[in-house]
Amino acid sequence: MSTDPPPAEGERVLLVDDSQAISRLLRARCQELAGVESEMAGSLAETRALLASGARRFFVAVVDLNLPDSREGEAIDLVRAHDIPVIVLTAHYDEAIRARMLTKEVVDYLLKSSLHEIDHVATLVRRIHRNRDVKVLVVDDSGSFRAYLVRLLELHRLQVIEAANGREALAVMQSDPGVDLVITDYNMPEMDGLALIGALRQRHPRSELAIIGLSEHGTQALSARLLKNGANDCIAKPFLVEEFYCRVIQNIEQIELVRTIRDSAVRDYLTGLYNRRHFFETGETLYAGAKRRQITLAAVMLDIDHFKRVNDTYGHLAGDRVIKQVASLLACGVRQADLLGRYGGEEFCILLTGIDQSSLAMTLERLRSTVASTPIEHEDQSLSVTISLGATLALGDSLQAMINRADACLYHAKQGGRNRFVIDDSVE
Ligand SMILES: Nc1nc2c(ncn2[C@@H]2O[C@H](COP(=O)(O)OP(=O)(O)OP(=O)(O)O)[C@@H](O)[C@H]2O)c(=O)[nH]1
Repeated sequence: MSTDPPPAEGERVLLVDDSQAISRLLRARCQELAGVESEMAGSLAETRALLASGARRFFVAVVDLNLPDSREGEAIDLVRAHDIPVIVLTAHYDEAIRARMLTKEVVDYLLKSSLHEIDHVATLVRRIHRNRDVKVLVVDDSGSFRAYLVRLLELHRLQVIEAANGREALAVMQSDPGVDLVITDYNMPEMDGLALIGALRQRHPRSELAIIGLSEHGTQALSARLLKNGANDCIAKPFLVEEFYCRVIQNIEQIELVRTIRDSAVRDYLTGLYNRRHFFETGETLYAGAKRRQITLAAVMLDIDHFKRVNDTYGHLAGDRVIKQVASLLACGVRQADLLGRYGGEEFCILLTGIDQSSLAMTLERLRSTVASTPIEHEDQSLSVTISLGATLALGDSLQAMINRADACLYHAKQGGRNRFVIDDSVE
């Protein structure tokens, strides 16, 4: 949940505003902050034509409340009728506008008074974009209230799962480890909210799973108990929709922030692959398991050929682009259970588990040919690079010794002419 997922094919932001200046600014900020493309419409008529054409799919729309041909928010209704979440921009705010916006079930309504607000809108667009990877479990024995919460959350494009009481919720959490946020009522049969939160906290710390407890107005003592029992936050019912969304977003972002910090300690900033330290930490566990259970483990070292020339010819930015692209080709080319890391510079290391000599050779050949045959686009140029690989299946005395052996094979592959692999049996 910590990094922006790539947009699904064709998924864009729909910007509806008669001010081209505002739409352009928003388009630029949505691209910068959320990495998403936008499509602009200057009127209700243009919006209708764009939606009718079906040429684009939109995951969110930012709609100006007042357009020359849409004085009563008709553009909002049109976009909502296409089941697209809407963020409304308004030039001014009053209670009547707020009430109207709530009935239209919009994501939020924001004043377009300053540049700061434009950034606020783009941040909200990024939130909605990321929400499709965020899973929320709603726990309440009242079917109608649960349905209401689910509707609110789905309006923000969150994935929602339901449970009718604490016991059901625990079963869901066991079968689905991907839940990021639990919203639970207190008063429920079988297992109440307090007991549920206590049970969840035995397995999921506050920094990894956010829990919002629901209490009733006038029951401050209960709110305190929910928090003391492990809830990250509490909302008293009945609540304002705006408060609900603010708290949900804040809690999700808190969890994401912790994940980002954790990730940055174990991942390489350029490629997103594991860094060398984490590779060795996790690698030692794989190595010990292989030694103990006598299962095979292959260590692979690989290096981009003549990489210095790429930097010298096309510049360091192009070099970085090449490293990133090779990293993502490698990530796609190994299995989930394998361990891939950036060793340093243009060198990568892989530990492959449960593999024999012939499948190791096939894997190395596949990685080599994939990199060699995939062009890398950089500023109107198409570059191509090759890699050399060295590998060993000999467990030896330590992981470091295995890596050294693989590195010696890599050296032989380079000596042999590059764009090839060497497995240590062939050099001994
Ligand atoms: N752009 C970029 N360059 C890097 C990075 N890390 C290391 N390099 C460069 O990678 C180059 C590695 O060059 P060498 O070790 O001489 O190897 P090579 O040119 O790939 O030649 P062979 O390995 O013998 O095929 C050096 O020029 C480093 O400055 C990085 O993160 N980004």
